[in-house]
Amino acid sequence: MNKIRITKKFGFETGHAIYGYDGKCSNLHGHSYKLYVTVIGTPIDDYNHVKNGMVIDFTDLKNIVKSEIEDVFDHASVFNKNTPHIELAKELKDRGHDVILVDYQPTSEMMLIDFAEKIKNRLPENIALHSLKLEETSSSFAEWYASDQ
Ligand SMILES: Nc1nc2c(c(=O)[nH]1)N=C([C@H](O)[C@H](O)COP(=O)(O)OP(=O)(O)OP(=O)(O)O)CN2
Repeated sequence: MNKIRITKKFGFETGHAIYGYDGKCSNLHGHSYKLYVTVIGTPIDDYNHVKNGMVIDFTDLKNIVKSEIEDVFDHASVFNKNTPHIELAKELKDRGHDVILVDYQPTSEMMLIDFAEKIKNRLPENIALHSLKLEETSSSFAEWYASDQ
């Protein structure tokens, strides 16, 4: 069994504010997030299969991550609904802005935990989520590894 890792890179522009944080990131601001999604599996070995030689079609992986994360988070702002930021979020939403309410602090770490669950739920049975990397700025990133959990 030859296990192979497949990675696809995604990007989305998202606003967030870290409520209660003791620095500039408590302000509403945005990032050009880069998300690297790595799955692992065995390439299909069947000449009659249209996906022969693939662990997962890059296009299928793209469609999963786009619909679960990229399309949802792109040009939206994320707020922790358990903080007074819920008022700000409500105001923005009422004025037609795209707002995502989450029940965690929207740090890179917590967003990755959320993304890992969303992606795992959509992967075919024979393919596992291996790791995620989320770049918040050109010098800051967080990683999630299945082997660490
Ligand atoms: N562990 C974490 N620390 C911080 C997070 C985070 O998600 N996890 N987030 C922030 C802010 O959102 C901030 O935008 C990013 O911080 P930082 O890398 O310090 O950003 P800078 O642009 O100031 O970094 P440079 O060193 O100038 O590139 C804060 N901390």
